[in-house]
Amino acid sequence: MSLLSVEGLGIAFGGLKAVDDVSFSVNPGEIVSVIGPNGAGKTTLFNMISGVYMPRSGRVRLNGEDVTGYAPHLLARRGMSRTFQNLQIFQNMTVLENAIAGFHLREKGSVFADLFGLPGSRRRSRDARTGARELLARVGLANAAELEAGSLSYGALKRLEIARALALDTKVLLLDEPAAGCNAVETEEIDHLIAEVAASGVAILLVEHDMKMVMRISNHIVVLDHGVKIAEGEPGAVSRDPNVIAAYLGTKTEEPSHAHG
Ligand SMILES: Nc1ncnc2c1ncn2[C@@H]1O[C@H](COP(=O)(O)OP(=O)(O)OP(=O)(O)O)[C@@H](O)[C@H]1O
Repeated sequence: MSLLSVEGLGIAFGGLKAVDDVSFSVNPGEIVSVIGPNGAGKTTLFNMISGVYMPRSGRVRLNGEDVTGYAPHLLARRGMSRTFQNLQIFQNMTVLENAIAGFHLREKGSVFADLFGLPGSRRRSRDARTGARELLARVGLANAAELEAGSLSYGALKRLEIARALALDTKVLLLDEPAAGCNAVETEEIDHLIAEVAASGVAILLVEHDMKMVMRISNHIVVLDHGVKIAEGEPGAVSRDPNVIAAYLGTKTEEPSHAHG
């Protein structure tokens, strides 16, 4: 069964159908990318899946369970988490503290227990610290644990954000432009990280403008234009699809095979 399944999802703003009857699914270990020209509805689709917007029609299923419109923290408890286009890192905290924050997001523990250092909370803190160190190693930041996050390169901050999203025992990871603002070397590091996370069995849904990256790492691509799914399939077939080429050429801003060199 698919881990994430989107069925006939739609929403309108005023009279504008921003996303209209879009369906697709993501399996464990699979990297699915959503692409499309500016204004195609990618962010809106992401926001409906991750509980930011309530869809007007359709369903979102997580491991078979209907989670349509569930708030982000309820989705996180069920194994779905996301990163944002703009970094959500605490710049003045250390790298380790940022990673630990990811663990606390999923806890049900009492704030009072934490304040008074009760045994349960001390154990949780210890577990979070150990888990956070493991995640930092996984994203290549083990040696940066004690540094202030603000001193990291942009690419390293992006990896830290992925580490924090993984702290939530994530089975489905939504990545909103993980390579935005990164140089070629940083993009390649993020490529490897995403591939490694997928190889561990996580289902990954990606929105990304860097077409070279999308073509390199995706197993499956969903193409939106004016809110409608106009094509889907493996990268080679999608990049040759006349409807996809026409959609990109129509906007004269991006092209599947050359965009954002
Ligand atoms: N909150 C909102 N209120 C009204 N209209 C909106 C809202 N959010 C998005 N839209 C409109 O919905 C359409 C889809 O926008 P969306 O941001 O999802 O596209 P996108 O594919 O993510 O674009 P980009 O590549 O530029 O980020 C656009 O026409 C946009 O103007």
